[in-house]
Parts: sequence; C-alpha cells; structure tokens
Amino acid sequence: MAHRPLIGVTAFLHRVDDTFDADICGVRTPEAVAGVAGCAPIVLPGRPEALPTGHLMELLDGLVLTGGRPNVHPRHYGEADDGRYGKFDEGRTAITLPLIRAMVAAGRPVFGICLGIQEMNVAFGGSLHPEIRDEPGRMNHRMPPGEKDPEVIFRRRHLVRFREGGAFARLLGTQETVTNSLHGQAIWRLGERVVAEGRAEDDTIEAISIAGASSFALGVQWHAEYAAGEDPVSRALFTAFGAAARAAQAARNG
Ligand SMILES: N[C@@H](CCC(=O)NCCCC(=O)O)C(=O)O
Repeated sequence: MAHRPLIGVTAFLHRVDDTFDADICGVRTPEAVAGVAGCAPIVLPGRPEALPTGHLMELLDGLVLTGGRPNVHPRHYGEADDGRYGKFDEGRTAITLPLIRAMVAAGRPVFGICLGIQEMNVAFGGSLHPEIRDEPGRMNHRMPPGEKDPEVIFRRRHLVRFREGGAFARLLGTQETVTNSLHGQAIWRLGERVVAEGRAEDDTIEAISIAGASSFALGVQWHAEYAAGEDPVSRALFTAFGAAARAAQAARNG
C-alpha cells in the first residue's frame, strides 16, 4: 500500500516560560493534515543548516505553512527593521521562502495560514504592513488581549469576500465567509504572481493564490486549521490540499 503523502508542517520559534527556546507547532494543523487532508504531517524545525531546500524537496509531497507569533524580517522585502516589526524567526524564514518557491515550481501543493500567507507573499517579492490597524480605515485584526479561552480567541470576527470567479470562489462555491482573526501584520504590496482572492470589509487581503501554479497554491490570513473538520470552508480547503498532495505524490512516483 502506498504511504500517505508526506507534508512538511512548519514550526515557529517560541520561548517557553521565559527560559528556553523551542520550535513549536500547535496540534491543530497536523491534525487537519492527517484527519481532513488524509496526509502524513511532519513538523519542520527552523534549522535550515540541517534542512536544505534540496533535501526537503526530495522528501516532501506538500507544504503547510502554519501561523506563528514571529514575523518575517523586513529585509526580505527591502525594508529596515525600525522596531515596528516585532520578533523574527530567521531559521523558519530561511527554510520557508526558498521552499515555497521550489514547491510551487515543482507543482506540489502549498497552503499558507496566517504567518504562512505572509511568507508566501514575501517569497514572491511582496511586502507586509507591520501593524495593519495603524492604517486609516483598517480594523484591529489581533486576538483579544489577555484572552485564554480558545473559543473566544478563535471566534469568527469578520467577513471575507472572495474575488468573483476566482480560485476560492470556484473551489468553495461561495462568495464569502466569516473568519477568525489573529494577526497584527498583513499583506501590503502584492508579490509578483500573487493574486488577492479575498478581502475583509476594511480591504485587508485575507486570501491569495499564486498565478500560474500547477497545483494547490493558496494562502489564508485566518486560522483554517482551528475547526478544519467542522467548518465547511476549512474542510474544503484541507480536502483540496490533500487531493493535490496525492496527485503530486503520484506524479513523483511516476
Ligand atoms: N506574526 C504574524 C502572524 C500572525 C499569526 O500567525 N498568528 C498566529 C498566532 C498563533 C499563536 O499565537 O500561537 C502577525 O502578527 O501578523
């Protein structure tokens, strides 16, 4: 029997109890990759020296870029760190930016979630806004401060409207959805080949596709992994990702 497609799921750097650093990954994304997409998740620590792109390309049938507290360092889109950009995870970024480009070029599926959609945009030459709520007319997209209840943190907060006839509208069979929202940064200048597929009421880009990609190459600014089994939109996204991973695996196996 063929193995399930092997999917790289990114970790992010997190200081535990103010004591030691850990590459962590919440359980929900590997659960969604296994349970909804039907694939085999493998968590990738942010150790680029041990995980060069070429080696990961030999191993992986697909890539899911998780959310995470750190941000992409602004030098990756030509800006200086003036203190507004928060903390960085340079190890993760060194893995994700080249790996996103390589996976898309090889026709293997890429699904970016929250920090992941931001990495996809930067990988294709786009930029990020360090704090989207500071722009006139923009909402606060951050989670409620100090909140500990996941049901409140991941509550659906705003509408996202999809581009008419676009990749999300076609895949999901709907023009809109209501999403959770846990981010301070947001896509600002779109990267080459990056198509804005969905926007919040305040025009913030919430969903993207990569033009010309021959496999699933979609990103969402919300946490699609949170209720991946129950929410019809999240379920459809992970199901389509899984189908694309099986197709990529079959193509690789000849
Ligand atoms: N840091 C970025 C990305 C936001 C993001 O991925 N949030 C998820 C947080 C998950 C957690 O807290 O564990 C931004 O702020 O825009």
